[in-house]
Amino acid sequence: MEGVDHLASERSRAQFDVEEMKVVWAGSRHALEVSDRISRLVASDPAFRKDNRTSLSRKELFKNTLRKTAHAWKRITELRLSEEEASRLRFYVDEPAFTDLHWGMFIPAIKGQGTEEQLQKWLPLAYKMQIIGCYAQTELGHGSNVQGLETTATFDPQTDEFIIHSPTLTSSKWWPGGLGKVSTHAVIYARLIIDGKDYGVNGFIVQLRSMDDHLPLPGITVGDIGMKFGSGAYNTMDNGVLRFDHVRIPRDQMLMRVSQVTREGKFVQSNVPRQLVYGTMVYVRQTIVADASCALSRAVCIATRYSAVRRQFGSQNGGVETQVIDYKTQQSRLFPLLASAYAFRFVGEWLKWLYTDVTQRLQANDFSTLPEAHACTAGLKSLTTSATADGIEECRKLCGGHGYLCSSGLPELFAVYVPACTYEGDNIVLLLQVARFLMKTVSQLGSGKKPVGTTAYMGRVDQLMQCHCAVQRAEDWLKPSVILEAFEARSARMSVACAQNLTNFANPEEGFLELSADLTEAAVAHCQLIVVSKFIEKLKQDIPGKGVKEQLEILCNIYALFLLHKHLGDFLKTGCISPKQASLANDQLRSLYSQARPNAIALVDAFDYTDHFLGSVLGRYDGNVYPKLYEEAWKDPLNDSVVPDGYQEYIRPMLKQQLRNARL
Ligand SMILES: CC/C=C\C/C=C\C/C=C\C/C=C\CCCCC(=O)SCCNC(=O)CCNC(=O)[C@H](O)C(C)(C)COP(=O)(O)OP(=O)(O)OC[C@H]1O[C@@H](n2cnc3c(N)ncnc32)[C@H](O)[C@@H]1OP(=O)(O)O
Ligand SMILES: Cc1cc2nc3c(=O)[nH]c(=O)nc-3n(C[C@H](O)[C@H](O)[C@H](O)COP(=O)(O)OP(=O)(O)OC[C@H]3O[C@@H](n4cnc5c(N)ncnc54)[C@H](O)[C@@H]3O)c2cc1C
Repeated sequence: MEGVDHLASERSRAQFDVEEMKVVWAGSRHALEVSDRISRLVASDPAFRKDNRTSLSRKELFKNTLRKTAHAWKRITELRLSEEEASRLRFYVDEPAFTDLHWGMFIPAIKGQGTEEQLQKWLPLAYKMQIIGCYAQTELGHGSNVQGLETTATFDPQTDEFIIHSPTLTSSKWWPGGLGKVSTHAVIYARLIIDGKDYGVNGFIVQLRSMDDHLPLPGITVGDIGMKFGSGAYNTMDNGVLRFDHVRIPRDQMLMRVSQVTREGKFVQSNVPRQLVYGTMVYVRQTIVADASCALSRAVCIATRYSAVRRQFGSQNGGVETQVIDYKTQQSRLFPLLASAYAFRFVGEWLKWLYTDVTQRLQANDFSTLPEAHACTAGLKSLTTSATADGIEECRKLCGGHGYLCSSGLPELFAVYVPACTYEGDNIVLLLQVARFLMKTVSQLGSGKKPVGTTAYMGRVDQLMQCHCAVQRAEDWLKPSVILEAFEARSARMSVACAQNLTNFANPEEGFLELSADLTEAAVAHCQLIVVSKFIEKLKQDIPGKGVKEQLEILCNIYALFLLHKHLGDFLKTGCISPKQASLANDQLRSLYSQARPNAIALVDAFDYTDHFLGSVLGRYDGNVYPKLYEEAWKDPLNDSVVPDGYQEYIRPMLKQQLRNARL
């Protein structure tokens, strides 16, 4: 029934002010106003339709993306949208495109690694999209091992130029988004060679295509690397391959904030740490954490609404069947994901603050917090993207068979999202970076150097190695101090155990390789502690609105106790809690699911997603699922004709053959 809200009774059960929760989710009243206005603007513009994406060929899909990005840019300029509004518009258009890399990596790379003069020259062009750029770091042979990149940038003092060259097949740039067909320019990463000496990997701005006819400039070979996972999905993006044959660029196109090459060919290292060459990755990893909460909340919104609509079993005497959301198994799979979406939102907010803080410190030549910023962005990127990718797939299963239909929105969401576990740093490689940071922290404990920030708890290592969890009744698990102590003790004990095991190896690097699986588990424990503690910190703030804080407390406890349940082996093995306390935590978790149940629909309404953005028949706001599923099926191109194309060639002869055989 059109116009009827099938989820109205669910909404009327909510025990909190949804409008105020929307403000909490958006981050501020202003952010909510902008998001709400821009999402509706996109939803109401037919040029941003996306319901036919999965049935287009690659070429059609790509051209469609070009059309949408051009239309988006037209609207941004016509309406004179601010940077914030423009970025919301691109987000709600919801189609991976070269613009993600132009705004998300090319511009930040120049901003972070360019000198003042370079910013003044390149940024105005990039902001007006008079040039389009990408971030070309990864090569065919090396992605994770950035120090292993092979592209060379050799200084020629005769002409005051760098010669950019791809000496081997494996040195071909491979993967950069926006490179294949669109970018006119790239920030490329190459080994700096001066007078035969290798000064390591640095960034350079290189023009790739003519500004007149878009043809590759002399010495440049460039193209798309081919179809990727899933129909539609990330195939809107032109991930590319790029080779250089002795391409010359002026010396002032090396990004020179971190290191400089003088006219005489002298290499000068600034007083900033060399790791700032990796700065763009820190920035993007931080944005990816915030993005994880968006992708997960979207899947959770679909699965929650559909779970309230879907009924199976349980009817007596012809009465209505049970809503699947009322099954405890459904709740125990769905509600931790709902809680995770909120948890990732808040840790993403905090990470943004941390990134802003470290950036300000760097400007004042204070580099002390850079290692922590690197460890936090790397670790949280890994934790949140892995959980989100798994969570989207779980949401698909929570929707039963219909979740497998493209019209559920979930297959495409998964296909677009899953590379987040790999790009911007493979998740295991990033956890190993966190583990190194933790081992360094533990090794310095006796030196009098006090750990700060997210490792401050390690300063209480003696107490954490011995403490006993105080839980006696299930409700004791609702105390934030109890939860924090259990997570801190688990993390500290796992890190200390790894550090002790490492001392059994004569060569620490060999030990690190041998113990790397344990080390990644210690890193996960540390990162989960950060997420739990930032959720708890958020709840110390003044949060207005009837019942809003209470709901967030329920979600925070679900998130923490779900993790405790999932990683029970860690908690028991390290002796942080007893089996009896584990069982009480489980009892409490069940009770929390019951408390979340009446609020579930309102908690996903608080994400404020339009039906256009969700792109899901199952997740429709009005819950009118079945008629729309039925309607959608008939729109499939296969249903354009009643008898399929191919009947005469293949089906008919087969049937006739069977008939002949039967007669013989
Ligand atoms: C559709 C998407 C939608 C939304 C996303 C939202 C927004 C994002 C916008 C656009 C994104 C869109 C699409 C995705 C695009 C993806 C783009 C890419 O993938 S770009 C390529 C990324 N590549 C990587 O991430 C490579 C991974 N490898 C590395 O980072 C490093 O090499 C390493 C593995 C971390 C380190 O290698 P190594 O062991 O060799 O160590 P080093 O000797 O290099 O390091 C020594 C020293 O430095 C510290 N360190 C390392 N990295 C950093 C850093 N980034 N910052 C600060 N410090 C760093 C390291 O800890 C060591 O410290 P020490 O122990 O000496 O104190
Ligand atoms: C969709 C997509 C978009 C991308 N966009 C860009 C872009 O715009 N620009 C760009 O420059 N790059 C881009 N990339 C490349 C991306 O950053 C790399 O693929 C990523 O960093 C992983 O590196 P790799 O491919 O070399 O993986 P590998 O390092 O080869 O990983 C293969 C396996 O080896 C394991 N492994 C590797 N090293 C270690 C180790 N030290 N210890 C234990 N295990 C290890 C990994 O865990 C993984 O299981 C993109 C990739 C994808 C998929």
